Amino acid sequence: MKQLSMIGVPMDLGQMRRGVDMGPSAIRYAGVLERLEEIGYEVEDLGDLPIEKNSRLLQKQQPDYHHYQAVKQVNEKLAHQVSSIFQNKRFPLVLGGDHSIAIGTIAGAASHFQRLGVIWLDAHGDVNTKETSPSGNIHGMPLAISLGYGDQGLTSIYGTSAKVRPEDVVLIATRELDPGEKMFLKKHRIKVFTMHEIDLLGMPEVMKQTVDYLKHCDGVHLSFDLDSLDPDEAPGVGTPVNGGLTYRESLIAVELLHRENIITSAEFVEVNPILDERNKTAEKTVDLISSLLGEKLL
Ligand SMILES: NC(=[NH2+])NCCC[C@H](N)C(=O)O
Ligand SMILES: [Mn+2]
Ligand SMILES: [Mn+2]
Repeated sequence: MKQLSMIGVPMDLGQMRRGVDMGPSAIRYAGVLERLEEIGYEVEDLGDLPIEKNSRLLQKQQPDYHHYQAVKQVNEKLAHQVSSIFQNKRFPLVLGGDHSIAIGTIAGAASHFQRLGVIWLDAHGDVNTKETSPSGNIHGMPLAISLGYGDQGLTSIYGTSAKVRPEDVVLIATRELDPGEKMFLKKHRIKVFTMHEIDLLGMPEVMKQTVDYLKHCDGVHLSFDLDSLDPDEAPGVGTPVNGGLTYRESLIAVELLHRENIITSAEFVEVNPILDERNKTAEKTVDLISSLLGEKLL
């Protein structure tokens, strides 16, 4: 039987809009456990990581890195958890929370592979550093941090060196980048399939090229930001950007990843139930998780 461990990270401190801390609850409520068991997984739900919810602490901010200490501590814990899930030979599924949790997930996963590839499905690049970030929100920085760029306290979580190499990263569904992020992606020659390429090539071709591009990696982490979908389809996200993926494009993307059997860990982030309509974003998240892990109609 296929074995999977699921962990929730109910944290919204990587950005300034409250609400994504309720993401793990909304995804559980939408039936993720039952759906995975139906596909034949033995699912261990590790519950949620403890997160500081003290409102005084929430008011204290560091202008460059909002809620720096809290974000750092949560990611340190998460990296350990993800690593021990791998040690137990189980598939780690992480439910966010804001996208800053990718720092911990990727750090934990990277320690189990020679070359960890990362597929970053997101409207955004999340490759800001303190110098380029317009907001000081750490959820706009996790990919840069995993590549070894940014605050040393964050880049050195669970291992001092860079966790992934620029040539092992693929961004998909990108459509909003800050000026410094454009420079970063060009400088490091990172593979990006913007919405333009998706319109031009179609999602199946984009996924085919992605899988081919990462074929030298011995593990691949999928970091799925729900704002990659169009806000009409997934309104419950903190930073919506028009012109995104249709539900069907997002489904074929994960279905093809399942067929290629390359994903070794996954996280689904940025679901904000406060902004959602009747939990439809969390319900689509569960559809995406199930399809990634092998759910079939027939
Ligand atoms: N994970 C996300 N939704 N990131 C949005 C980042 C937005 C913007 N680029 C920033 O740095 O603040
Ligand atoms: Mn993101
Ligand atoms: Mn995003």
